[in-house]
Order: sequence, then C-alpha cells, then structure tokens
Amino acid sequence: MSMKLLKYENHLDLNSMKELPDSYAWSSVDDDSPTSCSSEPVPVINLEDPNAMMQVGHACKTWGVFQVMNHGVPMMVLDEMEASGRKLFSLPIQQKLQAARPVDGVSGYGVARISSFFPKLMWSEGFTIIGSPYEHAQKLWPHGYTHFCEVIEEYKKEMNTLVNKLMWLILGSLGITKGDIKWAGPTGELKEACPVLQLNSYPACPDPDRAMGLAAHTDSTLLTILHQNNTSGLQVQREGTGWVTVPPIRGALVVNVGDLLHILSNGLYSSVLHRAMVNRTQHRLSVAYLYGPPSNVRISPLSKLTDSCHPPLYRPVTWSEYLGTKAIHFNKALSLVRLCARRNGFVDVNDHNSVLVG
Ligand SMILES: C=C1C[C@]23C[C@@]1(O)CC[C@H]2[C@@]12CCC[C@@](C)(C(=O)O1)[C@H]2[C@@H]3C(=O)O
Ligand SMILES: O=C(O)CCC(=O)C(=O)O
Ligand SMILES: [Fe+2]
Repeated sequence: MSMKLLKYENHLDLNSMKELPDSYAWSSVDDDSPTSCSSEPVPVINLEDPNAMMQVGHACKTWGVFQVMNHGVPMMVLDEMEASGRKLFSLPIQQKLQAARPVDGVSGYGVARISSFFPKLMWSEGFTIIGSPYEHAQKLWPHGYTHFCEVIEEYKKEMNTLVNKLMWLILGSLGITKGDIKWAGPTGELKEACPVLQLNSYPACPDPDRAMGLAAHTDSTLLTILHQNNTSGLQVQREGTGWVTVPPIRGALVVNVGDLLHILSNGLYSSVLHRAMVNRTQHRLSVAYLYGPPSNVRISPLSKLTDSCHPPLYRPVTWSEYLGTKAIHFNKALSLVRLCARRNGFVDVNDHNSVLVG
C-alpha cells in the first residue's frame, strides 16, 4: 500500500502520517481563531462551596460550560479511565477495526459521527460505548478484556452520581424542585437514562494549524461531563468573545450544557458550541459522559419557567427523536424543534421572515 498508510472508511491511520493530507486540511480553521489569553476564563466551580448552586446557575446562563472541582469522583477512577482510553487507541488499526461501529449503528470504533456534514476530515478517532462494553472489548482484547470493562463500569457509576448532583444544582438554580421532574424517583434520584460514553483520541498532528480535531457542535444531551487529559484542545464559543480555550486542570471535569437542557430551561441556559483542536507533539485524549433523559421521557420547557409572557419556545421531544433530528440536520436540529412564532403569537428571534406582532 502506498506510503504504508492504512485506509479505513475513506479515512487514514492518523498515527502514521508525516504530512497533513489535503483531505484533512481545513482552510478556514484560523478565520475565527481563538481569542487572546486575556479573555475571561471559563468558570471553575468548587462543588463543596455553599454557593455552588448560584455559581452553577450563573455559569449555565452566561457560558453554557464550566469546570468542577471537589466533585467526588476519585482521581484514581479518572486516571484509570484515561489509561484505558490510551491503551485502546494505541492498538493497531486492524485490531481497532475489529470493533468498528457498524454503518447504521452507534457503538464502536470510528471517525467522528459528524464527519458527513463537513467537506474535510477530522484529525481524531472515537470509540462510543452504549450499554455494556463487553461485546466490543472482547473483540479488541480476546484474552484480556475484563479490566477495560471494569474500568468503564466504575467510571459510569461515578459519573451517574455526579450527573445527579449537577442536575439538581442546575435545576435548583432555576427554582425547580424534585416534584417538578417527572423522571425523578422518590428519593430524588434521576431515573437511569442510557448514558453514552464517548472516548476521543486526537493524535499528534504534523500541521495542527490547518487541522480540526472535532468540528464545532453542540451536544444533544441534557449535560455532558468531559474529562480531558493534560493537553489542551477544547474550545468553547462565547458570544461577543469568540473561541475560548478550556484549560485542562488536573482532577477537574468540564460540564457542558446540551441541547435538551436548553429546551428544558426554555432557552434560559443555552447549549454551548464547542470544538477540539489538535497539537503538534502531544496526543490528546478526552472522555465524554453524555447524559440524557430516560427513553420514554419527552423533554419540553418546564412549566414553572413559562407563562403568558414567556411561552414555551420548544415542542416536546424524546432524546431518541432529537438524536434522529440531529443525525439528519446537525446544528439546525434545535431550531427545528423550536415552536413556530406565529402559532404562539410571538416572534421567534431566529425567524428572520417573521412579522412583529402586538
Ligand atoms: C448519544 C449520542 C450523542 C452523540 C451521538 C450519539 O448517538 C453518540 C455519540 C455522541 C457524539 C459524541 C461526539 C460529538 C457528537 C456531536 C457526535 O458526533 O457523536 C455527539 C452526538 C451528539 O451529542 O449529538
Ligand atoms: O475532546 C473534546 O474536548 C471534546 C469532545 C466532545 O465535544 C464530545 O465528545 O462531544
Ligand atoms: Fe461535544
């Protein structure tokens, strides 16, 4: 094979490339280059602070993203997850392809799912885990998959505890109590949704200024909890400022507001547009815990947040319906579930054809 590059699904084995192929060269990466280091930093919140709820609410309203410390997830669990991710992505490509994500499937190894919406390829590889990791792990390590599976299960358990804590802080900051949430159990635990674990790998890149690790997107979740290794790359877009880097802080976790929380809060807390950049010398890893509601729950603006002056801006939607819309329409999905302006007698700010009423 020429240049000893192994091709899979039209994508190349990134670890073996000495030059950036044209198919990976994003000419416009620098058009909206990151803001200077002097911009306001992404909030870092100590979850043991008695004012944590107020700070979380403020961060959701003004950023849509924040980092948390003293979150209760043991450092060892984060380190083990990172080591397992590294072990997985450093397997030979032929081995990783044993666990390839099927064309019509969600779990497994593959390129960024959003690739199809962009003319250029992304400098990353991913591994998506939904439900049990056993089936795929067995294909990756036929004789030694148990440790990987144990690490994943432990990580999911810790994330589930944290996501409950975060959801109640966020909902509390909106004045929402346990009785207002249909999918909360009697002791306030949020009924088990089917969480998704997304492992992302961004190999060192020979021409990082022209490459894109993961293109700008919002997550289709209520919340995403992201663990990044010590290499920076995550950037969030802030209105009026531009792209702001979320610096890795050892032990801290990044929390993103997703589209479903945007809907649930009737747009009070906006989902955050984010992307991942790559690095010339360092391999970057991230692990995203994508949290959504149980499959039978339809998410719509909470009634406590709406009245005649603040009508619901979005129609009810289940997580899987929303993922379906996202899979087809990508970043237009949120505006597609937005209620039509005229039907409610108010103007939709996103509807440029609407006529002012009243
Ligand atoms: C539940 C999901 C959210 C996700 C699509 C998916 O079905 C599984 C992977 C998720 C992920 C992770 C990387 C970014 C993202 C946009 C993508 O392409 O796959 C998200 C999807 C999403 O939040 O819409
Ligand atoms: O790698 C990152 O920092 C971002 C990953 C991400 O956005 C995702 O998995 O949804
Ligand atoms: Fe994301």
